[in-house]
Amino acid sequence: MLRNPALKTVHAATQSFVTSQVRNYSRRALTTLAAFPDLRMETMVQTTTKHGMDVIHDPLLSKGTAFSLSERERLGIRGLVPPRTQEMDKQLQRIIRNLRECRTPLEKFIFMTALQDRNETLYYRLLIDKLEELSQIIYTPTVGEACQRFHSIYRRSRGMYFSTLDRGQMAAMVHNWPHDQVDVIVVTDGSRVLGLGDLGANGMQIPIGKLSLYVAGGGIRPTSILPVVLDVGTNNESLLDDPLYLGMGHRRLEGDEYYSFVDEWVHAIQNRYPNALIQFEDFKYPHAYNLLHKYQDKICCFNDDIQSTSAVALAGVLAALKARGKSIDNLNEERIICVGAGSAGVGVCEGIIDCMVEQGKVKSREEAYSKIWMLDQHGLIGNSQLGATDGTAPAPIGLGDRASLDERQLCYIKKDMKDRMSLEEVVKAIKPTVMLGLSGAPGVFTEGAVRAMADGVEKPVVFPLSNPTHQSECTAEQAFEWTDGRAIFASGSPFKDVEYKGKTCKVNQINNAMSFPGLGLGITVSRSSRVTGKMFMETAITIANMASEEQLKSGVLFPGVGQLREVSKEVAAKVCEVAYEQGLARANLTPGSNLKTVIEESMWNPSYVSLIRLADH
Ligand SMILES: O=C([O-])CC(=O)C(=O)O
Ligand SMILES: [Mg+2]
Repeated sequence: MLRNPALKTVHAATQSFVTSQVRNYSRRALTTLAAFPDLRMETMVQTTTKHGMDVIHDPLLSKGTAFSLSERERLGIRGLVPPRTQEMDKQLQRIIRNLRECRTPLEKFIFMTALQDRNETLYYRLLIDKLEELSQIIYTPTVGEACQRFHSIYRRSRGMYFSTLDRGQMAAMVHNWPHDQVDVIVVTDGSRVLGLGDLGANGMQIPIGKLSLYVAGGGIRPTSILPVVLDVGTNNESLLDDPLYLGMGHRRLEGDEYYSFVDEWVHAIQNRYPNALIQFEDFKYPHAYNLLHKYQDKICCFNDDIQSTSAVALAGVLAALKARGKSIDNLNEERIICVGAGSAGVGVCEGIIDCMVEQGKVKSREEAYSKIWMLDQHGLIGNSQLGATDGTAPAPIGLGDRASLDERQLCYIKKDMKDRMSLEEVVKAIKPTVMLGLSGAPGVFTEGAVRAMADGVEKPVVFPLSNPTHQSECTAEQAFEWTDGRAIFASGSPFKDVEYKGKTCKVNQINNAMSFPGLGLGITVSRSSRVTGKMFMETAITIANMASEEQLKSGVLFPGVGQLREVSKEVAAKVCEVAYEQGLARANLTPGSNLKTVIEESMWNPSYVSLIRLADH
């Protein structure tokens, strides 16, 4: 009788969980196990038809120096690795020592990528163990620099590229991906990478980084993720002029050509992976919205910058209300300024509006809009008939042409205020309680504006959310200095806590990373057919309620990235519940007491499993 925990879990859990667990532990593998008496029966096993160098060079199979002697025998690699078998803890010691010798964050990025390319198990073990530190390397902010330099630091391929050369071929091309099971796809067209603008095919590092967090923070299996770039060209002149650039050397497709390109890709992907969750990432405005609206009711997809950013920003605002000793149900009492009218800015504000409407303390959606003052790169979206203020409008921030505001942005128009008022003028006029930055315009939260805000409110909520660090609307030091240490502060990219007049002022990070791994986990476990607005709203409330009273008092709004796996479990459980409530779940799970256990058990955890070679056939 086999005493394999994989089998035990299989009997204990649900169908979807079973499917994911059994994937690598086929009946055949378990039967085969009997033929290898040296294997401890408690050990998980993985089968492969590969042997020799092919095993050593496959990052999903390789254990580096950790292959046991009998494994070396079985897999035909005896003599191909140094003689001493070293367990993972020794490997980690060596890796960490080498990592510490890297001088810059970009060197660390290259080092981590090389590790991922050699040995994914070790890569994810290290990432999980040092999530707070290393998420800043493989993700925001260093990933931004890695995108800018992608064509110069390129080493080895990862993910899939679909370019204008591939039109008409995508349905066949998707079969080049080596894995039959894909749970999560992150796709970008590189048109607005973080706050860095159009980086074309260089944007590939973003899907790779996001998916590393899906695995490390959300427990998705590394074999079940697919990073994708849709290379529809770039309008970035310096990339177009650079002979080392790796993407298509033409300008971006626009209009119908663009949308039919994306459509071909969506159909191709759906054909091979009908159940995969698709995350649209870093698409510029308004494409981001148009694609979301086109596909959100047809397939299982969402836009990270619009919806996940919105969920975490809403969580931050709600937690800030608690930190001020108020109830989270009184969002309507806030006066909110949002600088940035692109996909993230509009997305965040829509999430806040939805929440106000849901709380039922505003009479109408219009009333909710009246609580938010939105500025684009020219200043307040106000009434041009009252005249435009020339004043100190923020620097151009690439949010599109002011003249072409669409109805989504025009909902925020303030008919009783002059058009294009500067941030400081708006602050003085309306005395905001919350200031959100989603502009990609560094320094746009000026000293005058933040000081004026601090004059009118005891605990000003200052959230410069643009990424990476140098695109932030203000720094943490500035926010605390200009508010005399009273700000409730969160930024999109990490900043260190600030010592101000003998007090430690807490910095929070509001990054969509707190939301998407848990969402993906919840969608995968419930096998939900769609992603819904309610899932994001519940995610926001879940995250907003995670900090203790003590933490809130000290200015901590919710757990940091270091606790991402814990956050993801909570978010996933909520997303599962909503999927069942809304009749979208297809997994045979009963929501209730064991939901969290099922979620926890379904999370992949990097550890070496015994490899067994199956004969080719
Ligand atoms: O990637 C990040 O850090 C957050 C995000 O989606 C963005 O800024 O576009
Ligand atoms: Mg993004």
